[in-house]
Amino acid sequence: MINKCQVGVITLFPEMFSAITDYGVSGRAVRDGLLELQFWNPRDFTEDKHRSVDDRPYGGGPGMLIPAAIAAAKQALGADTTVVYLSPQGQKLVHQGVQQLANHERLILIAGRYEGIDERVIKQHVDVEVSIGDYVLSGGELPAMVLIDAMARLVPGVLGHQDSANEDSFASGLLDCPHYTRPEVLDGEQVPAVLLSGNHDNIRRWRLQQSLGRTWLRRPELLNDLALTVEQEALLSEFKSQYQA
Ligand SMILES: CN1CCN(C(=O)c2nonc2N)CC1
Repeated sequence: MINKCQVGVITLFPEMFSAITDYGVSGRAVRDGLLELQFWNPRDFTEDKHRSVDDRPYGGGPGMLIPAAIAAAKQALGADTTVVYLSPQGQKLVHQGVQQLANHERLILIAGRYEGIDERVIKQHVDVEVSIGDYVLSGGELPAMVLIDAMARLVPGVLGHQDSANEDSFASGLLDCPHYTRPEVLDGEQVPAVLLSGNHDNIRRWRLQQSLGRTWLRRPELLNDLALTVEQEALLSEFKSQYQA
């Protein structure tokens, strides 16, 4: 388990990352020194007076700016730093993949724009290609922020106790249980009585059964990869017997 998340990002738009450095859990992780971001802008490696980055990528054009930025990032983070390229062609990002990447003390993320980066750069410099989903975005910055946010939450001390408890359902491969806040009755619907009982083991079992039931109903394929405990099997079986579509 790492004790901090150190990430170098290669991006034309470092300002976008204020969305995770200036707000919420990830912003607090930055302030607490548990998440450290550094940025390298390919535009800083251009040699023409127009600092062009979207010309045809041959003859030393933009296609070769990425390797220069990677080299600079590795000089700062270490030659052995893992290089991740965000792209729809990558392996689909799920919780286990976040955990694996979070176990690297240091990462360099390439947030591409336009048509992406030269295939030879991928072959020679990229260790792993990662996709956040089967759709095409305008750039790699949002996928990079998704990955950074998910990794940061796994660093000890980033989440408060309650949030980390909530993470358990995802860590076990299940969907999260329903959550309720005040008021006790909303539009005529009551908060489930067990949540008001103060019986912590009953509340734990109810939340686990709801996670199991929701996973069965909404994402049954996730259950195929899980070895359920005796308790989980019993709770899911009971949920199924009581379920009315
Ligand atoms: C060049 N650029 C194209 C758009 N892009 C993505 O759509 C994407 N990245 O990671 N998962 C995704 N989906 C990032 C890279």
